[in-house]
Amino acid sequence: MALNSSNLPADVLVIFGITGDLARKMTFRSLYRLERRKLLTCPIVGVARDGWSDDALRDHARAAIKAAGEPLDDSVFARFAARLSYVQGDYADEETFHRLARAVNGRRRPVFYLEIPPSLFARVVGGLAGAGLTKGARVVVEKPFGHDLASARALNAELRQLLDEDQLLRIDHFLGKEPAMDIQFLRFANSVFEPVWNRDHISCVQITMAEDFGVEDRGHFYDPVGALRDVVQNHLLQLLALMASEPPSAADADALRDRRVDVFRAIPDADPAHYVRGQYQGYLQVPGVRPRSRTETFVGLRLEVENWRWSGVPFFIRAGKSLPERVTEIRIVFKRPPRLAFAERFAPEPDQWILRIDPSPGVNFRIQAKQPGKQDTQLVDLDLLFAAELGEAPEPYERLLSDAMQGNASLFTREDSVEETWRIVQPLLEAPGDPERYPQGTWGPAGASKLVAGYPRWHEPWLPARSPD
Ligand SMILES: NC(=O)C1=CN([C@@H]2O[C@H](COP(=O)(O)OP(=O)(O)OC[C@H]3O[C@@H](n4cnc5c(N)ncnc54)[C@H](OP(=O)(O)O)[C@@H]3O)[C@@H](O)[C@H]2O)C=CC1
Ligand SMILES: O=C1O[C@H](COP(=O)(O)O)[C@@H](O)[C@H](O)[C@H]1O
Repeated sequence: MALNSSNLPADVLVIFGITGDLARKMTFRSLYRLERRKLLTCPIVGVARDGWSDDALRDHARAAIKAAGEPLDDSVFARFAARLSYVQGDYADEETFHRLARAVNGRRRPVFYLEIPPSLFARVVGGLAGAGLTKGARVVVEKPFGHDLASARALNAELRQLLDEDQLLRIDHFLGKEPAMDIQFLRFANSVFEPVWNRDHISCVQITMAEDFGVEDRGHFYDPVGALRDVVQNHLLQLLALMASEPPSAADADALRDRRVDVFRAIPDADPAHYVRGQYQGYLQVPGVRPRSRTETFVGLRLEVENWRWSGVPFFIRAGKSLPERVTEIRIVFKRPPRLAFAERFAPEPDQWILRIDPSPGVNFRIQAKQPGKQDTQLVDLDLLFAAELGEAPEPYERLLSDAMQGNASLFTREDSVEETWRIVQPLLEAPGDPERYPQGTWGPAGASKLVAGYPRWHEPWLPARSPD
């Protein structure tokens, strides 16, 4: 990926919120994996409120990496631990940033990773600016970026007073998933797909993100948010854009992001008449959930992409918790073939192209083949599991943190993209209504199937083969 002169590798990584949950579950493990692949080149400074010593941080890192299930090699960990140091301080206190400035003295290209509550983003960036630390820096911010269109605009405006857009890297970890990146490779590196990737050949697109677990211990976080904000405005719209975009004409970050934003601009505001909300039974008993909460744990919606490639092809999205399986897939349903004069049965199911993002990423082309001994067809799978065929891929945070340190912004969301995606879902936020209850372990409320009326039904997702018990 092309880098310009201002995008040189970081000479220090500073992590705000190093004592938090995301750091414990994800960050240490990802950084350790980068160390193992010899892709870490700079010191790492953690900043948080607790009075930890450098050694306490190292002990915490070791425990977190192990708890995340990563096999630990002592020599790799020793290299990693030697990079770690800790600065204690409250983000409300200006002195914290001066202490940090002394700790990173002489470093010219810091990357600041803000894995902290979003309400603190502006305060921390203000503190960094006040201590003279933003020049030459890049700032990575976690999700969520805003709560609706107005708050996303306000946050952009606040941060942009202190940083240029190319200094600001907004995380959407789905963009760091290897199969999401694969969409463009599969589409544009194979000349077989492009001629059929349009409204002349495709009947509809179905995107499913199903989780077979509930809100668990995240009630306080989830209840003010709900499924639409949690995974649709960000992750699933980014997948949709990758699937629907035109080929980028260059490799720089903006060329790639421009094509995704083109798709968002072509999507009219979502129509509440094509929107279904569900809540799983038992959600109200989750600690942290408000009594009589109307927050949705399931959404189904229909979007259109009004351009020459896609006009008339509905994009159906469903996402939910406490569904029967954990699976995220994009399914392209092609148009039905015409009547086959030589076959016994003349209503073959349309072909489908399925990209599974999680778990066990892969691609499956479901086509019709002749049934042996019969004048009839049946759907068969031409499938490929990426890991088995191509080897293990880096984890999303490994990829994103490495890109942030290298100065490659292509997998981070830009200001216009964030605002466009909020604009698309905004009418749904304004007309929430009561969610339909659904039993746990089912495919959501009945309304979800009405949403696709007139189009192929929701297909059972393509699931990874289960090993026999
Ligand atoms: N946890 C997860 O699975 C995911 C989280 N995220 C996002 O990551 C971000 C962090 O989430 P998470 O790790 O869960 O949050 P936590 O509440 O677990 O951690 C927040 C961190 O910020 C520190 N902090 C908060 N306020 C201050 C302050 N005033 N001064 C100094 N330090 C402070 C905390 O330190 P202290 O412990 O001292 O309070 C802690 O280190 C959020 O934006 C969240 O939306 C995104 C995806 C998944
Ligand atoms: O951002 C989020 O994503 C997770 C799902 O991500 P995955 O990579 O584990 O599939 C989701 O469970 C969570 O609610 C949401 O905040």
